[in-house]
Amino acid sequence: MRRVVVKVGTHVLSDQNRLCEERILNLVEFLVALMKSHEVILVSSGAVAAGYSILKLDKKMLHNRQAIAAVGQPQLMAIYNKKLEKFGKSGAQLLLTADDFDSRKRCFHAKCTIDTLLDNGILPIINENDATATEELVFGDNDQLSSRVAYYFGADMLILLSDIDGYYDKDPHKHADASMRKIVNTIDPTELEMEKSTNFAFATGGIVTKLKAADFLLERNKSMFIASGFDLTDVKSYMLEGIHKGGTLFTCKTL
Ligand SMILES: Nc1ncnc2c1ncn2[C@@H]1O[C@H](COP(=O)(O)OP(=O)(O)O)[C@@H](O)[C@H]1O
Ligand SMILES: N[C@@H](CCC(=O)OP(=O)(O)O)C(=O)O
Repeated sequence: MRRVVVKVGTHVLSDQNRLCEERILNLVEFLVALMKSHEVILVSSGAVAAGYSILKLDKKMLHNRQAIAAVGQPQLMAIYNKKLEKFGKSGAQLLLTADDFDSRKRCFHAKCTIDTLLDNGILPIINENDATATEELVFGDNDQLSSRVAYYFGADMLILLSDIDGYYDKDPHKHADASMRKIVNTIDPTELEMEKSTNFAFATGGIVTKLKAADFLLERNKSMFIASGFDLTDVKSYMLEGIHKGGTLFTCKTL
């Protein structure tokens, strides 16, 4: 079976400072359908958004953010497992940091854990270990973490489910005439220097971290697909029916 990593961002998972259970249920329903044809690994943000409804500290301070994430992570996992249970499935939590990928031994053990979980029909759910991710080591955004997960844990493709339905020639929230790029084969270095441009207070990524993730994967002959996480129609068409209607595919292969 082909292995695929699905990453979902904070904005998609939350609504007005709290997790949006309906959207998480739709996501889980899609993941369970995908698990019939693929080995699926989920990278999920949302710990800070979940924790903030319980612990309202100033999120700009690193230690506060870490504490909020520590409160929110078990809440996030509880919701995932509640939804997965409806489909007879279970999730497992892995919290990783950038330096886990620098250590061949730790990376090997994480991969073995994931292989065993997948062999047993469990959905691995990965987030950054915010409490130990110090300033020098932090990915800070799950876009780049998920590109490492895809590459080091043997996936062919990374799917980013975002608050935007694809990659445009300019920010579609600022330019009404922006048009979506359906297939991207190379990324120009200037594209990686755009302003951060995240569209949501709890999110840390933005379009540039998504492009950096794509750049990392394209250099290693892997693909990435960006589609909307609010409306799963495009990702379902592409992944479940093999039809590329909407969303942006980053691939080195010419189709
Ligand atoms: N060229 C672009 N194409 C698509 N989105 C862009 C572009 N430039 C800036 N953006 C912004 O990046 C946002 C996506 O990043 P972010 O809000 O961090 O998403 P997520 O929470 O899903 O990870 C979009 O909503 C959009 O406002
Ligand atoms: N580890 C953090 C991730 C924050 C983050 O990267 O958010 P996003 O840019 O929406 O993917 C959390 O769980 O809140």
